[in-house]
Amino acid sequence: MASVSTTHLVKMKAEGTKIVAVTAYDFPFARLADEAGVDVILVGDSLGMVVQGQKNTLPVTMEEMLYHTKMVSRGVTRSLVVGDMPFLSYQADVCEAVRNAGLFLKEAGAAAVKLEGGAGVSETIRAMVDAGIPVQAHIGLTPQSVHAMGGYRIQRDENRLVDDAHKVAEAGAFSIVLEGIPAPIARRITEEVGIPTIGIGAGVHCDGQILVMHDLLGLNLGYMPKFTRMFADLKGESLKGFRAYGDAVREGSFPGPDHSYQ
Ligand SMILES: Nc1nc(=O)c2c([nH]1)NC[C@@H]1CN(c3ccc(C(=O)N[C@@H](CCC(=O)O)C(=O)O)cc3)CN21
Ligand SMILES: CC(C)C(=O)C(=O)O
Ligand SMILES: [Mg+2]
Repeated sequence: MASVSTTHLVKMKAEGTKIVAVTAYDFPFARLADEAGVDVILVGDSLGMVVQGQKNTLPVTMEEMLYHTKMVSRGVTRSLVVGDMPFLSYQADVCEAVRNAGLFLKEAGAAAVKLEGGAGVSETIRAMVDAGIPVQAHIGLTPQSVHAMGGYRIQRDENRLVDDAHKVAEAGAFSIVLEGIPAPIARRITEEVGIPTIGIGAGVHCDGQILVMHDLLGLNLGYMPKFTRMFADLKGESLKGFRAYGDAVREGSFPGPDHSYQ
């Protein structure tokens, strides 16, 4: 299978082929997602919550994002790798934003970056695109604005959401993540904009879907948003494995002769 490009995703929208996206944060899981035929692997700043155990995504740094993106890139042969720009790496000024975005491509092997925001970041998106950096936008429930939103709230201002979608598309984004918005609004945006929409908590009419890996594999030990679904139980499997290993050590059945040197 040929590797996935940003233009390939636009073609998938035109053909009505659903785009499958997932987050991953390290080499083994990136390799498995790639092997399973996932189209887009996002190295999400959600790693702050599901990998680092922090209470939100705000503390995640550029250095950490580049480290995880490098690990993911090494595991991928086909999927499009997108680096998620962390809080404060693109908000303060456009020049710094372009420089930080470029590092994902220059140092970490990503093919594109994602950033949160609509009309307010359209100038930043334009500058990145002008620099040759493909940008995925992210509107609706934007977790880096958790304090401004007063929590992780579903976003329902249709006029604002539709305007944000058009503004980021006009600025040159190759795709938009729609997070935590009513399905009818996501459907309208998907029909109105020329670029593919990737939904999470945005209904079935988006051009594709994304989920946080730890949620879909059953590795999320904290709060599960209503919009996620567990497709496997790696928490249960992991507990089984750790307990079986512990039992074997305690009863002396591991290591056996096959795992020992005479
Ligand atoms: N494990 C995980 N999964 C995610 O999808 C995810 C993260 N972490 N971390 C970053 C953000 C935060 N996300 C969240 C977290 C909580 C809700 C939540 O509590 N939503 C309420 C909706 C409340 C309303 O109706 O406004 C819900 O009931 O689902 C939503 C998205 C999505 N992202
Ligand atoms: C859930 C996706 C869209 C994300 O931004 C992340 O994982 O950080
Ligand atoms: Mg994110």
